[in-house]
Amino acid sequence: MRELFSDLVDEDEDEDEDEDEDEDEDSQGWTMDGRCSNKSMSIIHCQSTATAPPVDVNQYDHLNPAPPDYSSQPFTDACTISLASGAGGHGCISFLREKYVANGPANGGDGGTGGNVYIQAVRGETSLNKLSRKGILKAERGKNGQGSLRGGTRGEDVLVVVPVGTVVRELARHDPLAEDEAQYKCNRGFGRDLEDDDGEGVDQTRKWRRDRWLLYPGTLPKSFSSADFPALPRPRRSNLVASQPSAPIRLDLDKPMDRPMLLAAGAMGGLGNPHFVTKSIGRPKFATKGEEGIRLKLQLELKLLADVGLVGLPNAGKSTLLRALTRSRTRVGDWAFTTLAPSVGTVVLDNHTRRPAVQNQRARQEGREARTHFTIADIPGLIEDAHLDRGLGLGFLRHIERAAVLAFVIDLSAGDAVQALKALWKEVGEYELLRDRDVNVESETRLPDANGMVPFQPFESGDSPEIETDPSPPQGANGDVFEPVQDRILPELRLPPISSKPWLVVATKADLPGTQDHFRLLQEYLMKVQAGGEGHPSGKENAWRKSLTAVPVSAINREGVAGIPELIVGLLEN
Ligand SMILES: Nc1nc2c(ncn2[C@@H]2O[C@H](COP(=O)(O)OP(=O)(O)OP(=O)(O)O)[C@@H](O)[C@H]2O)c(=O)[nH]1
Ligand SMILES: [Mg+2]
Repeated sequence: MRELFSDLVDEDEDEDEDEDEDEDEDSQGWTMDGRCSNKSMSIIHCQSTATAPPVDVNQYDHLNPAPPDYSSQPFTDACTISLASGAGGHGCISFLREKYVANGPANGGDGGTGGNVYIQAVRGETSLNKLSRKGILKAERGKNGQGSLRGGTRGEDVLVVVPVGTVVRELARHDPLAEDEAQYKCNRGFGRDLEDDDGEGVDQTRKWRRDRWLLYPGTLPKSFSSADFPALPRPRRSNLVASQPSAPIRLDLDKPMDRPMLLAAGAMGGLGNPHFVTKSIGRPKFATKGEEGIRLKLQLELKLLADVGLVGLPNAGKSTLLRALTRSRTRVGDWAFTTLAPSVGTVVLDNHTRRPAVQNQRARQEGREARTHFTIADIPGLIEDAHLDRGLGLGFLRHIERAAVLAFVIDLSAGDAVQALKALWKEVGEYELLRDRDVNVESETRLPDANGMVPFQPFESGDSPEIETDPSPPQGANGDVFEPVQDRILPELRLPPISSKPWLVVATKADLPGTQDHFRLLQEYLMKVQAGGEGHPSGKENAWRKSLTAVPVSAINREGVAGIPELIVGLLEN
């Protein structure tokens, strides 16, 4: 039904073959909304427009669509965001006052706790675009305490929703409480009497200490310098801190999470004036301010999680193949770099009958449930020397590095297919080199040397080398509800070598004349590689070469594609 609707619109836009969408829509009287979000509305519109041309429904082709037949959503697969947990509310200075009690006891409430920051990976989210536009996310501050011992309410939490497959790395952290705690330890209590000492350092400490206090409303600012404050209580942290991941945060959110995971707990509120009642000060006219929240700078990187990754040169026919195998609507065009953002399609094997169309012998023997679907990721095309940042570069290969199977899509009409396959493997190898270099930079250069020194890193000041080298799991997390996710802290992102993955070749455009020879040479080459007569195209010794297959297809005519799901399931399961 949906196809039919999009068909009606596509047909209409086909008429004047104008690539400029806006102009196209104006001249036809279509609205963007009508086309993209509410197809049925566009049909009503079509019927009511006298000048609308007649529509031939049969001309629409899912595999060879007209250029405007795509829905492009902004896609971001890496971004940096800043998060801040909520500050605590201030304590209250108040006294009981009622009939016959003119000067009652202190009854100021404590400040509320600040909001927490959580993260959750969910299905349905496909891009980090929204987060990258927000940039900064702050949890709400706790409310101030009030009279009659009423505590302030908690601040609102913030939930960072990310797509499944996001890798989170901490770049920088500012924890004001850590500084306070250090100072507390150093002074053995902020309020220790430092009056006897004289000198500038002491004055600075006192000044800093006084910033933490609130005085009774109406008190003149100069009273701050003359007021006699008691010992400032020990800096307090919320109990939730125990379930925070240890610093630096490194998470691999590769599964949908049924509940959010805490990233930064809100700060504690200040103490109301009843906390400071002593024998000598019966009616304290001061309370403490709430603590400051933690600020984090995180790097988010989305690595799509698909079972199969399509790798091919631009214009090879990857997107057409994805369309032929799935109901994907990725853009197809007769020019290089039609696809600019990765997309994932799902191949449904059971046709919703709960009886898998593709029977897997091994799964049946092992008593496992047969696979009902698998996913395929289509990424922008690679060109030769993409590792030198030609074309769109190698960055998009990160989306297929987690795929279990690689499908190399080779255009048989574009010349030597063997050469094309070797060129693709070369780029994949280069990507792997770059990736490993990155991992080494992260994991090795920060290890302290024999003298306990850590090499200087000018552009990554936020990373704490001391903490980076600590691979132990977070303390106090045992038995906590978030434990399963916390366990997935990334000590080092070590992925298996790409050449060890099972792979196959899909030779497309086999319907075009003169492609048979190219396919024959390709098949001969693969047979030689499998037999060990030729080196693996990746150049690696222990690369996968169990059963190398090349499938000739004409994706545009949906010919030869029927056997691909079975082949892929075989590679995925075995
Ligand atoms: N004759 C023929 N043409 C095909 C076949 N598959 C794809 N094409 C055409 O090849 C062109 C490129 O197809 P795409 O699917 O956009 O290629 P792509 O690999 O996704 O290209 P990029 O996204 O730019 O990397 C389109 O004009 C398709 O119609 C095929 O099997 N036979
Ligand atoms: Mg494409």
